Amino acid sequence: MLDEGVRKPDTGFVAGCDCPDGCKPESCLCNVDYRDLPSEWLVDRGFAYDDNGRVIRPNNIGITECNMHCTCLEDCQNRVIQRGRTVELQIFMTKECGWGLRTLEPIPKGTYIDSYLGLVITRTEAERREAGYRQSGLSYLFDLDFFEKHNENVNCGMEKPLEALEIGGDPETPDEESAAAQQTAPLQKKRRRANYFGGPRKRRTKGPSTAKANKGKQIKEVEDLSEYEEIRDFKVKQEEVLFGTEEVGESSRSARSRSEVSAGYHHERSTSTTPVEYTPQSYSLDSKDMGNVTRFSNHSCDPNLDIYSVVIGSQEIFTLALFANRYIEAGSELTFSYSGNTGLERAKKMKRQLKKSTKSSEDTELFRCKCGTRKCVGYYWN
Ligand SMILES: C[S@@+](CC[C@H](N)C(=O)[O-])C[C@H]1O[C@@H](n2cnc3c(N)ncnc32)[C@H](O)[C@@H]1O
Repeated sequence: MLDEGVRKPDTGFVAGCDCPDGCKPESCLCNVDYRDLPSEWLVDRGFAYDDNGRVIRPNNIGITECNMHCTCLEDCQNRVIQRGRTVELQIFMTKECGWGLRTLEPIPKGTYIDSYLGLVITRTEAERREAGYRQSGLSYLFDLDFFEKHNENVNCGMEKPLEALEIGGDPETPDEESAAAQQTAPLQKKRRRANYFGGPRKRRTKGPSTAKANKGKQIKEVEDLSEYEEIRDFKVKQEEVLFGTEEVGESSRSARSRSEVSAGYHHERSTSTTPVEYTPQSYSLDSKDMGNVTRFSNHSCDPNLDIYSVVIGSQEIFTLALFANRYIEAGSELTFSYSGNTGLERAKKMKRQLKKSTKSSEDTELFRCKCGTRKCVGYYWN
């Protein structure tokens, strides 16, 4: 029996295309919302994925994949995340952030990694659970239905490979301001938000010689899989359960307010005939007890993954799909921004305000970040 506060599964509005000779982006109904976007938002009007199944669309625009209601076949260019994960991943212990997730193989830019799964609960239930999670210092809550204005989207630039968190090196203070702020900041729990669709993120640099030495260490750690096997088995068992559970794995679109501009769901703003009534209820994902490997993915101010909202069939439900936003070397930790696309900018702003006021970061939703990248702003915004 489902707990109080857990979102009940719904069938949602389902739609498919009827392309006679294979799907083409200019005519495929599944691409129609994207195709109808204002031209200034688009580079071109093609599918979200290239011929190799890599995402080429920015993550502030949602994706609708062809699905079981379409006439096209499974090899359609517009079907990627429904084919599942192809990258070999590993859960490992980081130096600063508890368990983390890393790749055992190099990942080309645009590759689908996996989807963020969890139990869909109401925001009220999330607040209730959060109080308990604060005690442990670990939170697996992920707020959905959180909106950003398009013009606030910030691309933080993620050209450089992220350094694996387990690599040593002297922490470098990003700047005076964040150092001072960090001293006063309590180690708290944060909640990710699905304003998704972009995002950035730590501090600590090391000289090239240290980096080289650590690279060897990192590769050795990747080769030494035995100590992680128990956890990897655990992960596999979890996924088996989750994929058979309707309430798990996807998030509700139905709660999105129509008065706000979603950062990820432009198709909702189109002339779509979707007969969906949106309610003001907001939802969160909790992956503490139900989830997959992505629940071990830590926050970074310079993340190598971006989250996209992907619809497959039901217009009521979207999946939070993680894609590589750059080439990722084998052994690298896989991270995303818990703060969404605008989090870095908002965290900076909040830091400035904190400096001027008597408020402490405890009064805000800022959490001390230990991501260790050169771009770390010291906090992440929740
Ligand atoms: C979804 S869990 C990620 C997996 C987690 N590290 C674990 O051991 O299970 C989120 C928690 O990881 C930790 N965490 C993730 N990213 C962090 C960061 N950049 N800085 C500090 N703590 C972080 C926080 O304790 C946070 O509540």
